Amino acid sequence: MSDEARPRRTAVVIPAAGRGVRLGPGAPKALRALSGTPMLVHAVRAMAASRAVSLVVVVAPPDGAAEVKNLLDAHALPERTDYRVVPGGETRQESVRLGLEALPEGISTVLVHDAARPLVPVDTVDAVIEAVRDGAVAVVPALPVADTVKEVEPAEKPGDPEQVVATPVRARLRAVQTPQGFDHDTLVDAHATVALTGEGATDDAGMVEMLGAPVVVVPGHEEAFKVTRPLDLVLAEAVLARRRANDGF
Ligand SMILES: Nc1ccn([C@@H]2O[C@H](COP(=O)(O)OP(=O)(O)OP(=O)(O)O)[C@@H](O)[C@H]2O)c(=O)n1
Ligand SMILES: C[C@](O)(CO)[C@H](O)COP(=O)(O)O
Repeated sequence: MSDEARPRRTAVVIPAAGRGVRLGPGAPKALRALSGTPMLVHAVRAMAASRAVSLVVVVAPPDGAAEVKNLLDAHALPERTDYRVVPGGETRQESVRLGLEALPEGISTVLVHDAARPLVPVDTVDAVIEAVRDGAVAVVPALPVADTVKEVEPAEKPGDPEQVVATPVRARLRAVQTPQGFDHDTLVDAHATVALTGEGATDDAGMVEMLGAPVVVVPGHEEAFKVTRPLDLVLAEAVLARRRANDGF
């Protein structure tokens, strides 16, 4: 079969192994409920809403893979989407790498999506996939930054004030979200290279940047925000209430 005739299979890795320390005490963040449904189930449904996605790999808390598998089995997910669950690691980067290792042969496009961004609309997911299929090796959805951002010199000792060292030009800054989309081999290569150097990045595109490969930006969405602190739960419930109200008309 020629490369052009080969089916272009798209899989999603969902890192969901974090504790959610910034959210405060309770169950691991991905398992906390939003409108009665675990955040992770919202995130899996958001990915499976794209008709291009054929496989979702969920990376569960290291000792929670069986619980997460039972949870997903108990919730309705589109039949066309296969899913598997693997145990995660100590860091997000390690969890994503373990998810990549669980992918079968034949995947050409991989998305990486935080379980902590449960409400991303399907149009954003599809825009990322389309940009990869159009030839980009790495794609991030992003929004302009609303606040002025300062770079600071960390305090020398606790209690000392931080000093501002620079004010980057805001018009050039973007806050990046997930899902981030990649050519499969490029992302696997980036993770392997970064693991060898011992360096890290706070997102997957950052690792591709370390390879020197180009990263393309597509418009993000305000509903793709990350549930990080307690107030984000209030916002997530409000977004879901607005969606229910809109569905009612
Ligand atoms: N060891 C880890 C740490 C994080 N994540 C996942 O990476 C995503 C983004 O991370 P973040 O929002 O920082 O989640 P937590 O690490 O859980 O949050 P915190 O830093 O507040 O503990 C989340 O879906 C989280 O579950 C992961 O799979 N494995
Ligand atoms: C990947 C990410 O969501 C992009 O904004 C972000 O970098 C994750 O950071 P976190 O501190 O692990 O939540």
